[in-house]
Amino acid sequence: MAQYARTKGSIALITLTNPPVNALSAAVRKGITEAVARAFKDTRVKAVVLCGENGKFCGGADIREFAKAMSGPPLVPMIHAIEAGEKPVVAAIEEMALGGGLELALGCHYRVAHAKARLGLPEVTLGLLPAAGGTQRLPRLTGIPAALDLITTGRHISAQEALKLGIVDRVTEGNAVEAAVELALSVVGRPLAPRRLSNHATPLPADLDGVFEEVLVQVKRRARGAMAPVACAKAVRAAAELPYSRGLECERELMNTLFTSGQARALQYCFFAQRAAGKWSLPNGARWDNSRPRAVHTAGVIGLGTMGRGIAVCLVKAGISVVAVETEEKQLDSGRRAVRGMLERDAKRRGVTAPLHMITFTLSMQQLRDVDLVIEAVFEDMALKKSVFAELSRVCRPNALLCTNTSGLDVDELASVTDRPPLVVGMHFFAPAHVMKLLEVICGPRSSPETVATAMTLGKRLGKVSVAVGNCPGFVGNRMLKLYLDQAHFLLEEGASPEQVDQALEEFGFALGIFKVADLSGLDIGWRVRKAAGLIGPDVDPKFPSRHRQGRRYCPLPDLLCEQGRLGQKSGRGWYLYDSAGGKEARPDPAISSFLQEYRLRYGISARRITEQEVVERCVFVLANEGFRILEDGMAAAPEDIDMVYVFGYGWPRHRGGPMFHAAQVGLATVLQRLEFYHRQNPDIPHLQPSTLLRRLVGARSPPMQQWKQHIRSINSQL
Ligand SMILES: CC/C=C\CC(=O)SCCNC(=O)CCNC(=O)[C@H](O)C(C)(C)COP(=O)(O)OP(=O)(O)OC[C@H]1O[C@@H](n2cnc3c(N)ncnc32)[C@H](O)[C@@H]1OP(=O)(O)O
Repeated sequence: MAQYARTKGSIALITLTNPPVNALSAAVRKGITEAVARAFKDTRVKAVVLCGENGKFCGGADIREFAKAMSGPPLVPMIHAIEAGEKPVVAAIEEMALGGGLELALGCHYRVAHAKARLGLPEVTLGLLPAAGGTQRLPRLTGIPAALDLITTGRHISAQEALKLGIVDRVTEGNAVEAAVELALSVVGRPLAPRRLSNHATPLPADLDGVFEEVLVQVKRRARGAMAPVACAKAVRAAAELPYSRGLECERELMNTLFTSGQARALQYCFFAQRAAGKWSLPNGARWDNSRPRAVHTAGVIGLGTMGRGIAVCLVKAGISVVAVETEEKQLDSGRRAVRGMLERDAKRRGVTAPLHMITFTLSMQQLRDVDLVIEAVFEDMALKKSVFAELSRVCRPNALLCTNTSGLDVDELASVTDRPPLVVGMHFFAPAHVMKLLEVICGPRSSPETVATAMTLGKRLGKVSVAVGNCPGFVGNRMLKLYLDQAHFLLEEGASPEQVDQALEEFGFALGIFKVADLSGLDIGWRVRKAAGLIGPDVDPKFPSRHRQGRRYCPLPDLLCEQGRLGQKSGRGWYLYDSAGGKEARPDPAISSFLQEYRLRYGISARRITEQEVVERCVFVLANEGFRILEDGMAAAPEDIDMVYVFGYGWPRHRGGPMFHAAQVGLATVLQRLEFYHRQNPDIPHLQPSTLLRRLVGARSPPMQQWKQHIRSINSQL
């Protein structure tokens, strides 16, 4: 809807009304169309101001309507009518002008923004392009390079940046609607033709081809296989080469292809899944909207290794005072230097002063006595963590929350050594913790609603996507990762090379192949975990380690690599070769190729040709299969939560939605059939055996994801 009012005698004020973000639903488009026609007809009206209710201009097209048949007036002619009108129209941009909202503003003759407003064309993040003239008007206003940047990345910009780029005419610290009304009064009678962006010629850079080539390289690197950024670049190219009306046709054709694509569906699914993940609930009835989080002003971080450093930086950047604790002077010193360096670099990038005063470094746990919450990030060892938690019980005030950054240990076992099990919760960050967006919040069976609410809210404050998960070994992400890695290792035994597996996964869209990721994380991490799990021990023959352990197939290849000192990037050699220890550029290593050949020879394995399809299916379907088991076990509340863990924590390609969404898109019956096929070939890999839930869903004719929960017969759900 849109409200119509007349102000200052001659200004029509049209207010978009569709909470929470005044999205351009069919009703809003109808309201604007009618209100603008009324204003143009009313002889008392000399100019028009467009604004949004509740201090928000417009969040763009109504994404919920994309899945339905189109109804109501389309955006393009509506915006054209505004631009072609004979009365000046001014957009008053408060809080946001995004997507169709910014396109609407670009169709207005003038734009005023509040200093805190954010502007952008984020359609690309939904698998689309700005198809209400945005790809044609913006380049005419800002020139090609800036338009390409905004449209292909979808990034939001500040009002100040918008002013510099010429996207807005004025920025005000005061009331933007009042400023827009003043501007409207002042421009009455001025010629409108120069203000119509569709009339402008597009300013062209000297090296047009070079600019586009560079952008295409960038977009392909950022999101391999994603269609929308490439289509965005093509549409902007049309603005450079074609008259406006033909450019608009090109924009429409490109949009038609994107609109019905699986990638657009996946990206829009991610948009809603990300928001749904924040709406957690527990079996005891506690929910995101009935549980109050505690205020967190001060926090302790124990352990200044890679994880602790990143966590401390996140907390300080969110305005939380931190007490960072280490056990020895040397570690404390190097931790202090690293944390300060990260804060200083970040502050320099943002042109502000580094908030170094907000963090203190100490060797004494006693300094934690007054903090609101502690995040333990010590070595992944249960006995060590238990001793830390027992000590925290003694030192911290009785109502302080105790959180662990364990990546897979039993949170309840840790809670049991404290005097406050309801105040204990897992907060599993991902490395590097100040960069990665995912936070798994592990709800122990005794974690109180207030504790879960505090951890979830704190995650959001740190800029993370917080996903509530149950307390089982590896939680959601690492429980699935283990099986994915196992498949990759088995493929090496059977004849693949690390680079072949990685290439297939990267072609699928993963940011990095699994072996590159393993090298980056350090191969010794998994080695230690396997030792702790009793998979490696004195009974294993060092010369001829068994390929069968704990009742199932086991691949000793990564252990053998670790024994050779090949620990990944940090040692300059892992599955790949690096220039030096800590080097980043992964090169295939002929030594690995010979090592694999010798290994196969020793075990009598005849290498076979492995297709890209097999690599992707085995790695990706095993992830989904374990996801179904996680749902059955009640360790994740919904398939959307599992998908968000993979998208934000494990480099899963967002344009494929997540492993569960992907399985649904491929077809559950196909996934079942392919898993059965691979399991027949590998009966000693139990995780290739299709899960009960997958079978049940296929038996129920593959219902939509929203109905999967109805087919789960979990008696012990933790979520
Ligand atoms: C011809 C095609 C022309 C145009 C195409 C487009 O315009 S596509 C849409 C482009 N716009 C966007 O991509 C903006 C999407 N929204 C956001 O980025 C954020 O929601 C926003 C606006 C920055 C606000 O962020 P905030 O953190 O304050 O709130 P939150 O994200 O939790 O959203 C609140 C609720 O609003 C719903 N919502 C947001 N935007 C839209 C939208 N465009 N359409 C429909 N619904 C939207 C969001 O889902 C939340 O709903 P809830 O039920 O509360 O979870």
